Amino acid sequence: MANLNFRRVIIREDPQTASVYIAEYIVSRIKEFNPTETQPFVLGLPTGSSPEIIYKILVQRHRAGEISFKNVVTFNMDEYVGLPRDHPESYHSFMYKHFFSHVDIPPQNINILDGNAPDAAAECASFEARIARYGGIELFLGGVGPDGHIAFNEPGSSLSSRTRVKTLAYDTILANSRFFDNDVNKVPRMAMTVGIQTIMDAREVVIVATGAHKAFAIQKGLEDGVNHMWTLSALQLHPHPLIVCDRDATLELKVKTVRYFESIEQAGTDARTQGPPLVYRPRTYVPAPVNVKKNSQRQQVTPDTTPQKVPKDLRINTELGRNVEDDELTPDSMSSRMVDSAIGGIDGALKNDLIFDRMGARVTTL
Ligand SMILES: N[C@@H]1[C@@H](O)[C@H](O)[C@@H](COP(=O)(O)O)O[C@@H]1O
Repeated sequence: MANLNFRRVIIREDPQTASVYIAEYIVSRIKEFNPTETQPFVLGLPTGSSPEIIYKILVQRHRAGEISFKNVVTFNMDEYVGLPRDHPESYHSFMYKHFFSHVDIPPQNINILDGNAPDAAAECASFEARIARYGGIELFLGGVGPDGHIAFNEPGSSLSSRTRVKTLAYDTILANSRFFDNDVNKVPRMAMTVGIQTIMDAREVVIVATGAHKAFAIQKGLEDGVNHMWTLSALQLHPHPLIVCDRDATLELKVKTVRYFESIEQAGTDARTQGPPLVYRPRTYVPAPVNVKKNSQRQQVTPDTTPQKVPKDLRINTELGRNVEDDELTPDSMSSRMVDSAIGGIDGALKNDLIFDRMGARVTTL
C-alpha cells in the first residue's frame, strides 16, 4: 500500500525556482539552528547537476553576507572509487568548484569519502564514526537518479545499509557518462556511498528532483510502496522528508497526487511547518569497531574518528590495494524493472529514449 504520508512535497515550475526554494530552506534551517563552533550544523551534501543551482544560490547568499558556513560541518554522500581526487569529475573537485571554494567553511569541517583509501572498509566505517561523533546529520540534501537511487544506493540496495562500496548499476554508468566524454568505459565502476540507513538517520532529508527524466523515479518513490528497487521510496518511512520537484519531474504522478501536495502548500502549511517538530537530536548511532581481514587474520580496527584534513593540492595516491565485495542486488538495467518505461533522455546520453514514443506503449486504444 502506497504511503502518501509524504506531506512535504513542494512543486515549482522550473529548476531555478525549485532550487531557490531549497537554498532558502537550507539558509533558514542553518540560521534557526544558530550553530556555534562547539555545536555546528551538520549538513549532508550531494553532487550531480541538480544541486548545482542550489550551490550557486548559497554562494550568492554567502557573498551577500546573509549566511555563514563557518560553523557548518559537511558530509558528502558519495565519491567514485579509484578516480584521482583532483580529477575534474571527482566529487571532491565538484564540491570545491561549486561550493567549498566560494564560502567560509573551514577545510577541517569538510568530510568527503576518500575513494582511494587503501582500506575501503575502514574508510567507510570512519566516515560513519565521524557522523556519529558530530551527533548525526541535521539536514541531508540529496538528488535522485533516473532509476530512483539516492546517493549511490542503486536499485536493490539494502534499506538498512550504511556507508560502503557499491558497484554502480549500468543505468548510472550510462547516465554519468555525460561527464566522461559520453564514454561509458571512462566512468568508474564503483563508488563509496552513504547507506540508506545513514540517510534515514538524518534529522531531515531534502531531495531535489528536476527534469522529465526524473519523473518515473518520483512516481515510484512517492506513489508506490517502499521498495528497495527504488531507494528513494525509503524516505516514506522518514519523519521529515522534503521532496522539491520542478513541474517536469511530476509528469508521471497522478493529477490527484499533484493536486494534493499543491493544496497542502496552498493551505499555508508549507514545508517549514509540517511534520513533527524538529528538535536537536543527540547522537543516536554509535558504530561498532569494524573487523577487517588482514593477512588472513581477523584483526579489530577502531575507525579513525579524527576529522578529515583537506590537502591543499587535492592530490592523493590512486592505487586500490583491496578487494571489494558487493553482495547487494543490482540489476543490469533500469529497463529490467520497467514493463512500460517512460524514462526520458538523460542529456542525450541515452539512445532510443524518446519519451513520447515509449509512453505510447502504455496507452490502450479504447
Ligand atoms: N551519486 C549521484 C547522486 O547523488 C545524484 O543524485 C544522481 C543524480 O544526478 P543528477 O542530479 O546529475 O541527475 O547522480 C549520481 O548518481
